[in-house]
Amino acid sequence: MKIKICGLSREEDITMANLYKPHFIGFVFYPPSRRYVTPQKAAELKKLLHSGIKAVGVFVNGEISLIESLCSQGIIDMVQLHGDEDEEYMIRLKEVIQKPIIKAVRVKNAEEILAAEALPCEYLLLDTFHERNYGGSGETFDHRIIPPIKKPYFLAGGLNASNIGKAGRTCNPFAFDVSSGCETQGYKDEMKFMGVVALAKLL
Ligand SMILES: O=C(O)c1ccccc1NCC(=O)[C@H](O)[C@H](O)COP(=O)(O)O
Repeated sequence: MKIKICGLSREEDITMANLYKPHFIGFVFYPPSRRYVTPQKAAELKKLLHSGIKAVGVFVNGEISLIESLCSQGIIDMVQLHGDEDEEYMIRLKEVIQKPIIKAVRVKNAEEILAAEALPCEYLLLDTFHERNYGGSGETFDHRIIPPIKKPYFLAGGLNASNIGKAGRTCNPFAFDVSSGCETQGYKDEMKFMGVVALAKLL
């Protein structure tokens, strides 16, 4: 199974990624997040990242011009829309970038997932719905409500080395997405990072 580790913000985090090689890493370009990285910091980190690992830029209702600029400079390889972006926004974005788009759905019910499948994006990302924040909450949702869908999806929300096995068996995602589950006191933790990446690759 593929795995994305989200919320990398320090040189040490990139060293872990280069050692344990998740398939994707995420840079969060959402200033209120404690995992926020500036475009300049992301550019520095991307230069250190192994070329085989895809960097995903995570945005919440972000300026299309910023996303376009990060894509054209090669700072990000994929775009994750984690806010309230609608079809019209995504069509405008697709007119200016050629990179794959992941649309996050903060899951409330099966109908919303089915509706999101029709959006102009290559992947969905199913995450826990939370009233007070957009993502990275460390909380899980009930994977049994995910309906059969054709579009490949990342499964997110409170995943860690002790629950990805069961999660993978329940809903068979394209990839896992983990952030809080490989952190200790708010920072990426090498042992947890290594454990969750190694386990995902075995599944
Ligand atoms: O990580 C954040 O701080 C964040 C903030 C705002 C929007 C999205 C954010 N993260 C997106 C991700 O892809 C996370 O990995 C995903 O929400 C799962 O996080 P966690 O439950 O902590 O594993």
